[in-house]
Amino acid sequence: MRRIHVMAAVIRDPQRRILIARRPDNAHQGGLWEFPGGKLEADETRLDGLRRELKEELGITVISARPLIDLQHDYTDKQIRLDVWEVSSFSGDAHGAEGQPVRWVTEQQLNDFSFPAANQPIVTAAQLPDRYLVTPDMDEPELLDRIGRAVAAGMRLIQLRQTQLDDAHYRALCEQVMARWGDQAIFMLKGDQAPVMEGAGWHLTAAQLRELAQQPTPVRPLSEHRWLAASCHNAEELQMAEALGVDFVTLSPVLPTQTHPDALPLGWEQAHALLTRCRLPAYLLGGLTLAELNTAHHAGAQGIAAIRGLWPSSQ
Ligand SMILES: Nc1nc2c([nH]c(=O)n2[C@@H]2O[C@H](COP(=O)(O)OP(=O)(O)OP(=O)(O)O)[C@@H](O)[C@H]2O)c(=O)[nH]1
Ligand SMILES: [Mg+2]
Repeated sequence: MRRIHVMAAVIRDPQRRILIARRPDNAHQGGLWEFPGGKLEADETRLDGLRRELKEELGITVISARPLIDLQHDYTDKQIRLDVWEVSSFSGDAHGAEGQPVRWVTEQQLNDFSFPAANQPIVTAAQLPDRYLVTPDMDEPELLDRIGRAVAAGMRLIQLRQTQLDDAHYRALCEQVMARWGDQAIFMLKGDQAPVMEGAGWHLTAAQLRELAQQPTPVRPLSEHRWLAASCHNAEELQMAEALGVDFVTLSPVLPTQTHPDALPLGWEQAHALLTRCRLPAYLLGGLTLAELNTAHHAGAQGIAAIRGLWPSSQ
């Protein structure tokens, strides 16, 4: 089967809207919407290929770009590697330079368009931030104060971890947090009660993931309208998360971490190798701080997740 390497872009304007284009009716996956881009040529770097395609298709010059998500997809007639970069700055007036219709849409509106089958993880990646904050165990007043400050500082994805609370207290905390900040950030809850707490996402432990994925007929345990994530540590768990229809994963531990001092770290090389074979947006976790965000993007990750390394620096 033919294998092709495609460079594509999630291009944002200053309001964070995203540019999508409609593929010509007679093209492969014709009539569907796409993220602009095309085939990488021999002897071209990834960034050069992206720049050339966006110049040809939209008439723009890329000023800054970084890897967003890199995935493989097998269509019946060809195997493609979709190597998608986020373009946060460009010059020129973006238009359909090959006559194709183009639209600027919000992250939310991406759900209303039909894309090729390979694109679902790209849509998810475009809708998620590159930082995933995990709360440490601490007293409630201090925790609430910290969450308020993190949300005010722009944190948009937060996992309420709180291993020290019993079910009733955890539930009360989640309800309070959702009532105060549920419209400003995505909150990912843990535990068996998470599915019944409307409006929030559910972050599965690796043990929960295994149990659900090993059912005779695995089904996604949450509606499509709520975020579902899973903690993964190896290729098998990443594979299970994909099969179960999880939206995104954490992969850990990348570096030695205080939370799990006995776990053997994956290291950057192995984390990169695992992500190469994973289609889902993945946050690298374990001993990481914002200083490693760029390295994480180039290792194929959505970004980083952290308990200690992501709180606003004033704290
Ligand atoms: N650009 C782009 N291609 C996608 C997306 N999703 C997806 O499955 N593809 C597939 O990846 C391949 C991209 O090739 P393309 O047709 O854009 O290539 P190109 O711009 O170099 O065009 P050309 O071959 O007509 O010169 C197609 O098979 C297309 O169906 C997407 O979001 N953007
Ligand atoms: Mg193209």
